[in-house]
Amino acid sequence: MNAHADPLRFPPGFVWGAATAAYQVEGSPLADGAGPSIWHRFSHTPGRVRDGDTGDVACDHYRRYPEDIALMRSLGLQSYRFSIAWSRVLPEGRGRINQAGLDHYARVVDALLEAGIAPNITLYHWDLPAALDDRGGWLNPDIADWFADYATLMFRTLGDRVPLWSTLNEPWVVADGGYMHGVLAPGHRSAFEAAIAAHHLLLAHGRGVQAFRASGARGQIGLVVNLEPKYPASHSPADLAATLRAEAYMNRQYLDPVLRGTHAEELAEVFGEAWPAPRPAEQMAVIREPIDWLGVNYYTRSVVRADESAWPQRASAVPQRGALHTETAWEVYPRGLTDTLTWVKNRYGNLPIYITENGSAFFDPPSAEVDPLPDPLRTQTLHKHLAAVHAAIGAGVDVRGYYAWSLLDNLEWAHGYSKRFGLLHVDYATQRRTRKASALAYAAVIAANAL
Ligand SMILES: CO[C@H](O)c1c[n+]2c([nH]1)[C@H](O)[C@@H](O)[C@H](O)[C@H]2CO
Repeated sequence: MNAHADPLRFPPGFVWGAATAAYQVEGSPLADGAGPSIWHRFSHTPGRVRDGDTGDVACDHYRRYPEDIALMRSLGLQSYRFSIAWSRVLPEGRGRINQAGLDHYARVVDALLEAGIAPNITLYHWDLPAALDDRGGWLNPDIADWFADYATLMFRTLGDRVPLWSTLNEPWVVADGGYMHGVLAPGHRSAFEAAIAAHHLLLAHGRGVQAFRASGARGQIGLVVNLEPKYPASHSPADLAATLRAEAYMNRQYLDPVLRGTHAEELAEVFGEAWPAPRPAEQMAVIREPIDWLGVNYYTRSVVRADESAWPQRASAVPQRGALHTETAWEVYPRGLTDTLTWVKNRYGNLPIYITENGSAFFDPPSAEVDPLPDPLRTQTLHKHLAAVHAAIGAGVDVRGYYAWSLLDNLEWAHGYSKRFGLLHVDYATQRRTRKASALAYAAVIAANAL
């Protein structure tokens, strides 16, 4: 940043990390007794993932994690957020335990601790065991029990030495992408199913928190949500109402039940006849089981106008021409991160927050000819978002840490390997890792705990 300005100092003990997810980086999806996940099935279904890409190899992180942990250490990372592939440890999702899967993650955790890097485990990052999907998956009310049993197994295995856990990564994306619009696994398109899946995701989250408390595991448990601030395109009543519907649908649909015990009132209008009758009070109480921290994934904002053709929230984003956009067509809008964090504090109270994902995809070449690989736009975008976090902290928001998305270039779901978010470049032909300039910029911030 500007060498002449006073540095933006972060609080002592602020946690600096990077994040990944199992199916996006591990590869070896069926190794050592693992069962298939819905993403193994989805990516092997023609037409579902760009270029027919799959997670069969990905970044080979299942085998190369020691090398990647050494790279994390070289950057000075203090924490690593990663997810457990549920079907590695329970190949059918329930019942039979695959000890080789548990042993793998125990080795990863112990290698991180040996390197002085705190594990931050996500129990569910979208890769549901396919065998559970065969039983209805997130549409089956039994999934809350299945998830609680899986969570209990992980807490019993690693709960003595993992300081941070989260139940779910982005339940909104699971329901909206997997059940409303069908662009993510398992690829369904139904507002009725999306509403059912949303409720069962919330129930599973609450049961997972209860399992954590009952297990006696140390550390803290949270929920990770994606938040995208909505700004009205105009002050017309139609645009203001559309903005509230869009905000309720994405930003309040999960946080209101978990943190306030209520559902956003606009959801009945958004889902229409698909919105179920009020849920039983005892289920709402499970959902509201108190959490220790909230994970916020932030990438962009949207400027919203009324649009009767846009299903289901009857609102659409107004393109922000002239603004910098990433390869995923997301406007770079750092102010939205500050606004989102202060919105959470003002609406839900000042619970501890970790930025569990923030990053940007800009073009990088398939192979890196230089080290570090220049990536000025990603570096600039990183700095601006860290300044936005600093501003939120200055406004009194209890932000405890930041995880860059992502440690590695990886499988960007239905985009395949076409979008690169990594601080570390991955040459998929050779699996060579190369530091990008943004990785060194991030390392400098970590070393100084300042920007
Ligand atoms: C709609 O943006 C979401 O906040 C979001 C963005 N991202 C995510 N959620 C997921 O948690 C990651 O697995 C993605 O790789 C990452 C980059 O696309």
